[in-house]
Amino acid sequence: MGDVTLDVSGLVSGYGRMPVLHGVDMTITASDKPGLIGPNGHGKTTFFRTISGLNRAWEGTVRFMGEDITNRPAAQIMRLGLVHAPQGNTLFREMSVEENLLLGGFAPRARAVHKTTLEQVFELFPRLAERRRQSARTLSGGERQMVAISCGLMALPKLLVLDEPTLGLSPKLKMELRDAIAKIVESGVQTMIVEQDPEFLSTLTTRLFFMSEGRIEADIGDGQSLEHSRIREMYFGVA
Ligand SMILES: Nc1ncnc2c1ncn2[C@@H]1O[C@H](COP(=O)(O)OP(=O)(O)OP(=O)(O)O)[C@@H](O)[C@H]1O
Repeated sequence: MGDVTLDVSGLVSGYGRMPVLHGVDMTITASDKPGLIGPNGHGKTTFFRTISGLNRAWEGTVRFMGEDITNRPAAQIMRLGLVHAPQGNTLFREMSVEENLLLGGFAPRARAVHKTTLEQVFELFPRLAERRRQSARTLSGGERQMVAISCGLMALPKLLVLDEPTLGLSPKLKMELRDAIAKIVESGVQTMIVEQDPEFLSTLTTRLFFMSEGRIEADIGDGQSLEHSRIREMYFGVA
């Protein structure tokens, strides 16, 4: 087991008085390529919002790179390198692609090298280079998603969280994004991908966490598969 990137223990959180996470435990080491799957509405987004400081943890601890970050301010957690990429529909619509990207790399550590990072992002997504002066409002859904992922990269993540990056995209665009995400993973940026489609995740991850009803129900390591009957039953409705 290598260095621990993320260590979450007994995490409880929710909205109002209603708990959504019922004690999430998750440990990720530097050599893992992690993914998270699970049915709609079972707490995946709430989990990432809570570890990123956007929702309050009611109980439990979150350690990132050895540091206790439980309930720290979101901006501080992002500066430490735990970066939750935004969704494509939350970009600044009237700003250009480049302006949105520069906002992603606003923190001092990232700002110091933002020109280089910007060029790397444009290499990864040549389409964005062509549209760098175009306003986000005029982009297609897939292009917006590319900008959103790139905003995360601009922050120089040590762990990049991509929450359903291909939601609503056509199969062709989904493949295109998968190839780009594969390049990000290969470049050594540890990336946690949340997706509904286990097949999409299979080529990008070596470790899959299965979330159900606010808990991690299964942790499937390299070489194991989704043949686990309980998961098949929960996810696909067949045993
Ligand atoms: N802002 C909110 N206020 C109240 N309840 C919320 C809020 N956001 C999410 N919830 C509820 O919390 C539960 C978990 O939602 P969450 O978005 O974390 O699930 P998810 O697994 O990410 O789902 P999906 O795959 O559909 O995005 C759901 O029942 C949802 O209705």
